[in-house]
Amino acid sequence: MITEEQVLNALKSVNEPHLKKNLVDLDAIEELKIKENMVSLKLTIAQPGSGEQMALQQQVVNAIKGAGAESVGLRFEKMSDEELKKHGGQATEEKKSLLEKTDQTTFIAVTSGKGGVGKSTVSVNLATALSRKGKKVGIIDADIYGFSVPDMMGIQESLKVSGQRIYPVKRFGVQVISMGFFVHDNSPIIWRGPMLGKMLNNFFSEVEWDDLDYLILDLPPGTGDVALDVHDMLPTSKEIVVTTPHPTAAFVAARAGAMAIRTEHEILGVVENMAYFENKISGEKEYIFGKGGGHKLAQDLNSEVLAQIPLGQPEIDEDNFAPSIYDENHPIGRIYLELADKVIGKTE
Ligand SMILES: Nc1ncnc2c1ncn2[C@@H]1O[C@H](COP(=O)(O)OP(=O)(O)OP(=O)(O)O)[C@@H](O)[C@H]1O
Repeated sequence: MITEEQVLNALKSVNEPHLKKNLVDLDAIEELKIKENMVSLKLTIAQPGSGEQMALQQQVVNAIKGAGAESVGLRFEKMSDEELKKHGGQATEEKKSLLEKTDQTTFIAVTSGKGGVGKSTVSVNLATALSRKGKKVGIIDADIYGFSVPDMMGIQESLKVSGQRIYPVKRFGVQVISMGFFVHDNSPIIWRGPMLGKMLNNFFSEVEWDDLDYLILDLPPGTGDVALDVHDMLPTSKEIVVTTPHPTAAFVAARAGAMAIRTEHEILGVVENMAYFENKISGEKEYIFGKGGGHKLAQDLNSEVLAQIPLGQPEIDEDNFAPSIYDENHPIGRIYLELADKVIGKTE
């Protein structure tokens, strides 16, 4: 049967990955039990739960089995800050979740009553416009049923993962996290309620955001699970409701807005998208999708229309391809800059 001495000898050959000293010299063995050639161990290490732990786990098991044990059970605990310092490590500061930094970051949820009204287009262009105004901006594409932000912004790469941390992709100065980064080959996903909230929560706590003045949330349309989760999670979030100018669309959007009011979220205002088409020759506005929806919605929500965005496509820039981002000199790009100004004015 394997002896305690043999186990300790084996552990002398394994270095704690963070502190680069062997486990015995570190006093990392909190508990050691041997029963019928089965070893169970409790170790204190610098960063339990990290990729480092996974690597260490394997080394410890190999070393002890190499010394003759049949099986090895392991538990890990975090080393105290005093112990860490004693061995030349640095006390690890608990990273604050973004949710605890509401004093620094304004959360803006972009919602709509139904799909296809341009909610994602408004989200990405507002984020880009705020960044063009010198603000530090992030966007979370939480529209799990139709994540489109990476494509819209012309993002080719995926995010970087290091250990447990996730780093957003930067595009037009905007830090981007999308559900799309976590789904491969575009396979449809069925997300269940709690799973959605968990995923979103991870975006707030596990993602290594740079400082943020604004975090834009592109929510799924309607008043579903995710919208509800966000309302609960972000009590201080502000909202922009997107609608088309058709009065019926505005009526549906009012429901999304009504939830904001019920949960005491401040509504910054309404964006009326596809508001009109400007005839290039006559310069006249043609109200293809109806008229008045934005104002009706704003009235219902006791709010205001922040912008009316006409129909129009961005110009395609082959060198900097982003199919849905309007250039800052494009007439619609300028409207988004005005929208950004209004948002800044209302939130600072
Ligand atoms: N002002 C506009 N002029 C022309 N096309 C627009 C405008 N706004 C949005 N679109 C187009 O309308 C389509 C729907 O837009 P978008 O995906 O932003 O809507 P959405 O409300 O986010 O939809 P979903 O919730 O279904 O993802 C896209 O093809 C987009 O390029």
